[in-house]
Amino acid sequence: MIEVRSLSKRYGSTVAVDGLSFTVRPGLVTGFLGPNGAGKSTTMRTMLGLDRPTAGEVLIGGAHYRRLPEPLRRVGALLEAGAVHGGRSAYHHLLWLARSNRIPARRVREVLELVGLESTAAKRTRGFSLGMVQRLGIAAALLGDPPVLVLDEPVNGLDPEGVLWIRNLMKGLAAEGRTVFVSSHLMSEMALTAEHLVVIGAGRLLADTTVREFVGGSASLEEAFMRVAGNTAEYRAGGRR
Ligand SMILES: Nc1ncnc2c1ncn2[C@@H]1O[C@H](COP(=O)(O)OP(=O)(O)OP(=O)(O)O)[C@@H](O)[C@H]1O
Repeated sequence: MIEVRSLSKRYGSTVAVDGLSFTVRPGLVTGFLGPNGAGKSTTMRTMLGLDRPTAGEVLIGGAHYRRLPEPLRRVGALLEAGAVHGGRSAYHHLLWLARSNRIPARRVREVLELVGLESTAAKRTRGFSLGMVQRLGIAAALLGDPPVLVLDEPVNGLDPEGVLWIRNLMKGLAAEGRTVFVSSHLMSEMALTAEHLVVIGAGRLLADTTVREFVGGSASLEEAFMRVAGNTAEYRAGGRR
């Protein structure tokens, strides 16, 4: 479970996140939806202790990320594709992460197989395609077999096969009872992947509901989003920022 409580984050005069509160529950994929610049990445970075909130807090399984012992066993994250030491092999990158969290080396082989990188495990990651880098990022997120997953735009740059793979993987992880929180600015993608939606615009909560309810009488998720965003003065103000 992830609890976001009255979270705000400012960068100078920019209000990236503005009094956001919501809870992400286990057992289903929760989509985090909003246009570019809505504050999704900032919220996710704050969840993982990479950004300090201006106000409010985020709790993961009841604790602040920074206080979690062996955090890879508590929460797996995919934030920035490409944040890998290019000179290392996929295997050594994961082994290095595993050692830092007392995760046994055999788990490295398991996650490499899980993401379909077993045959390229010995190659340096410098030559990896974006799809392979994303798969490696997912492998790192799954390394500690964590009950909570935070994935920022995991389908970005993937080919259709990769998109389908991630979609099914996320659904499978949620079906195992994990908390899966995944951001996207692609509404069509969220409609296919998520059961629940947290929708933000200009750092503020626009909706926290099931996909079914959110779409409601609208023809599509896009239309539903425009309906909610268009009715929200804060969103319009944010759009001009
Ligand atoms: N380190 C930073 N310094 C200054 N401003 C920032 C910083 N990080 C984010 N912002 C600003 O905060 C706002 C929210 O950005 P954020 O990246 O969280 O949005 P997002 O919803 O993830 O967008 P995208 O889909 O483009 O990644 C934007 O106006 C952005 O320019």
